[in-house]
Formats: sequence, C-alpha cells, structure tokens
Amino acid sequence: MDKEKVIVIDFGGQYNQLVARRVRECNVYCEIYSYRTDIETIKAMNPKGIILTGGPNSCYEADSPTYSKELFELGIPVLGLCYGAQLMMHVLGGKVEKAPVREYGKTEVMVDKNSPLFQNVEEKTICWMSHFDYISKTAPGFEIVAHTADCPVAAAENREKNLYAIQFHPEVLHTKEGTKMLHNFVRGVCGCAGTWRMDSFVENTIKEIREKVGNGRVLLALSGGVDSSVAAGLLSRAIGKQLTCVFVDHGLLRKDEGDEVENVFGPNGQFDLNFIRVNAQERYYNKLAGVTEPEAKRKIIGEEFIRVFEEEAKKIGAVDFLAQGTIYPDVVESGLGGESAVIKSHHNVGGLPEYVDFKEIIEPLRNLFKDEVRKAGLELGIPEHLVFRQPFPGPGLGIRIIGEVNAEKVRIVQDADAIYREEVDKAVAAYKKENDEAPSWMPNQYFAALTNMRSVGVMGDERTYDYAVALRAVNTVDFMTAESAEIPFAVLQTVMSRIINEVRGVNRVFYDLTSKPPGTIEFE
Ligand SMILES: Nc1ncnc2c1ncn2[C@@H]1O[C@H](COP(=O)(O)OP(=O)(O)OP(=O)(O)O)[C@@H](O)[C@H]1O
Ligand SMILES: O=c1[nH]c(=O)c2[nH+]cn([C@@H]3O[C@H](COP(=O)(O)O)[C@@H](O)[C@H]3O)c2[nH]1
Ligand SMILES: NC(=O)CC[C@H](N)C(=O)O
Ligand SMILES: [Mg+2]
Repeated sequence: MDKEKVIVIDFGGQYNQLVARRVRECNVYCEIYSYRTDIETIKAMNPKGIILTGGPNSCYEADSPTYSKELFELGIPVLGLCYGAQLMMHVLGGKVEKAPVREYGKTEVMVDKNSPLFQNVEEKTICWMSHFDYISKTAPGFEIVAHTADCPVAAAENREKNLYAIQFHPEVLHTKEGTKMLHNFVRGVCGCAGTWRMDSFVENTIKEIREKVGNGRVLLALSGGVDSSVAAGLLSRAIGKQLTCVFVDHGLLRKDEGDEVENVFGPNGQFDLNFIRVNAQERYYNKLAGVTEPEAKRKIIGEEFIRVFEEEAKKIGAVDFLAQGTIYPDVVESGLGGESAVIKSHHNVGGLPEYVDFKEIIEPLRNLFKDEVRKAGLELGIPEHLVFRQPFPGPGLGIRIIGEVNAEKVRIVQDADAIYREEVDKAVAAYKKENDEAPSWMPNQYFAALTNMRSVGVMGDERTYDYAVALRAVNTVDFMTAESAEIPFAVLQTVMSRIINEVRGVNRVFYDLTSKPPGTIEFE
C-alpha cells in the first residue's frame, strides 16, 4: 500500500521546511516540491493533502509563480498559507491586492471555532503575520473564518471542496496554536492516520558518513559553536582520527573567544581531536578594508574561510572532503532552499566561492533546524554548556559592525558586547537563584552591534562626537522568527552606563525592539 503522504508546494517562502517539519511532527510523511512540478506528477504521488507555501511575490503580477486551477479540482484537500492562500483566491476568482495596512510579526487573530481548521483553538489567539498584500475578496464558495484588526480575511474555507486558506503562518512557533491548526488540517481534514515515524538521525548519519568517506580524510571547519561542535561529534564518532578540525581566528570573534575555543577543543581540552588553530586576523582586516556593502563583506569572509581551509588541507596532504556545520536556516536565507529569495548569503552557503579545491563538501546537519541540532548534540554526549550556547555567526563581528570593518571598531564592539553579556548572564543567574527557574525574558541570542552612526553627546562637560552601540536580544526557538526579549530596564541601564564609562568611542546606547520579521536577528 502507498505510504500516506502530504506534499508541500514551494512558492519561495522562508518557512517551507518548517511546514514540512510540522507535518512530519504529526507523524505524516511529507515532501516539498517546486511550484514548477506539473499536475500529472503530483497526481501520480497520490497525496492525502497539499499545502501551498508562502512566497515573496505578489500573485496578481504577470510573471509571479502560479498554479493551474486543476490543482483545486482534484478532490484532494488543499491548504494555502500566506502567498499560497492569496494564490488560491486569485486563481479561483477572488481578489488580492496591496494591503492598506501591512502586518509583520505578532498579531491578535479572531477565529471561527466551528471551522475544521480551528478545532480546539482559542477564539482569540496570537498568530505570526508577514505580508504586504491581502485578500480583499474571497473566491466564490468561500467563507471567512478568521480576521484580525487590519486583515479582514485572515483565513477562509470552502468546506465542501476541502479548500482552506490562511493568511498567517501556522508553521512558525510564534503562532501560538499553529501546530494545532496544521494538525487539524493534516489529521482532521486530510484524514491521515499518523502512523509514520522518523528514522534515528544520529545512527543513520554516522552510517552514511562512513560509507561516503571510506578511508579518506576530512577537514572540518570548527568554530566552537553549536552546529560545528555537533558536526565534530558526528564525524569523530564515524571516522575517528581521519578527521582534522580547523578553527580560524579571523579577528572578528568575541572578546577572548579564540583562546576559549582552543581550551575546549585543543590538545589540553576535553575531546580527542586533531585540532588546528589558524590566526588570520591581519589577512581578514586587509581584505575587508574599505568594504561597506553587507553582501560584499559576507562574500569576502566566506571566500577567505575556504582559502584558509585549502591551505591547511595542503599541509595535511590529500584531504578529499571539507565538512561544515551548515544548518537549514543558513541554506534557506542564502536563497538555496528551493524557490526562496536571498535574504543574506551565509558565509558557509551563498558566500562560498565558485571554485573550491575539495572533492566534496559534507554537511550532515544541512536539513536540520537549531533545536533539532541541539537534540542530536545531547544524543552524542556533547556537554550541555556547549549544546545550549547561544549561536555566533561565522562572519562574526564583521556583520555586527555596520559599514567598514577595522581593528578599532572591532575593539569597541568586543568590549561593549562583553559587558552586555556579562550583565545579562549575571541578571539571569540572580533570577534563577531566587526563583529556581529561568526568567521568561531569558534571551536565546543577545549581543551588541556597532551602528555606523555618530552623534553629539556631553561627557565631563565636554562635547563628544562618538559611535552609538545597539543592544539586541531575542527570544526564538528555531531562529526563523524571533521577538525582542523583555530584558528588565534596570539591567539595560546598568549595561548602558558601563558601556559608556568603560568603552572609549561610545556615547550612546540603543535597544533594538524589532522582531523577525520584519528585522533579521543580525544587522547585516
Ligand atoms: N571561526 C571559524 N573557524 C572555522 N569554521 C568556522 C568558523 N566560523 C564558522 N565556521 C564554519 O561555518 C559554519 C557555520 O557557522 P555557524 O556560526 O552558523 O555555526 P556554528 O558556529 O557551528 O554554530 P553556532 O550557530 O552555534 O554559532 C560552522 O558550522 C563552521 O563549519
Ligand atoms: O554561521 C552563520 N553565518 C552567517 O552568515 C549568519 N548570518 C546569520 N547567522 C545566524 O543565523 C541566525 C539567524 O540570523 P538572521 O536572522 O540574522 O538571519 C542567527 O542566530 C544569526 O546569528 C549566521 N550564521
Ligand atoms: N509571506 C508571504 O507569503 C507573503 C506573500 C506576499 N508576498 C505578501 O506580502 O502578501
Ligand atoms: Mg558560529
């Protein structure tokens, strides 16, 4: 018998893998296909349900991604999300246009509890919006089953034909009851039994690595961060000393980070690894001098990483494989997740130079989200303080210094960031001691960035004309969507006064309140 399957049709949304992941979490097998896949192929797969994803385009424009009306006439339940919802209305005779009010981030939504989609969902709930178009008129046969203050059609259904449209994103965890809504569609509307089980990731991956590498040698780009540490755990289990880890100190690390990483992974550390530290500060500063455009900076940093790895590989002799701790969000934001737009080129994906002198690149975590990587890390026995470290991007402070990078700016942001992290950690520890649990505002990522803005201040009765530091702290699970964390004002004030007193060159401190979307977590 055919395995029960739901297919996701990709229109270039940022959250497509999350949709697939949520469906799998309902114990239903799921695959993603491009919107260019023809209807015969889709019919042949005999899916129990079809989900249309979001996407960056406007469906009413001439060359935007679309799908033929037939898709909605197969008798298979279809759920459209955001762009997918708009497209469903557009194709079936409704109307989509530029919204008078755009919605981004957390939004209150009122749902009709009688709809099969909203069974057991609160009447007033929180959803995550990200759109500038809206459905101004539903297609014939559809009924509106959710709305927000600014969005008259937050969801619509044609129950008889099993067609459903949701303007917001139930697949992101910031939509409070989104998982339930997808469950209602997949298990309720589509009638999937939910008998599928996920394979063991760790076991299977170790087997696959062994088969691929054979007797070859692998160079792993190790940053000391969560992803590459978990990748190191997997590879070292799979191929032992055929693995060499190379850590690059590019001069864009946090204060004292180079030595900290060496202490954990180096010869005096807790792992039995071949470990090489390369000090490449000068070479990065030279390449970055005068460069201000964010994507150009990212590409330079990405290319330099590869050149350093190639040089190290030559020293070791005959290294076939380069391994990296790339995870799914790196891939999708770099515009390589199927139909998705480029948001930023992660140094390890879109930032890779065209010519790479390795036979193959191994990325065992390429399809996982951060929280899944952490789970694998714990399974591999990697210590908790490493597994739950906050992420630090490969291009490092290079993308937290807006505009040109130089040694002086690196010093400023390193010092400000160290003060900020110290004070936040102190406040979290004090809260934990008193309450036996972490505070609700405990951020999942927090750092200081250096804006490119200088402004006038007065210090010691004298005029100053110095830089402004921006503090960022976000709450997020998968780093695909995020909210600004509510760090207590008193803590922020302490940080502000310490930064201004202790870090030369700064006379103003900002706190960034932006969620993702519309912001991203990093600044460039
Ligand atoms: N300084 C570095 N030296 C060597 N490799 C690096 C360095 N920085 C990043 N990389 C490589 O680039 C990949 C992506 O970096 P990224 O910061 O996303 O992951 P990470 O550092 O492993 O984990 P985390 O997200 O927790 O920081 C890493 O997994 C690693 O393979
Ligand atoms: O290794 C990396 N190389 C990169 O080029 C990069 N850009 C962003 N990040 C990290 O990814 C998460 C999402 O960040 P953004 O919201 O800024 O895209 C956050 O955790 C960021 O720190 C990167 N990590
Ligand atoms: N997130 C989305 O799918 C957005 C759809 C469309 N581009 C809009 O802004 O309305
Ligand atoms: Mg990192």
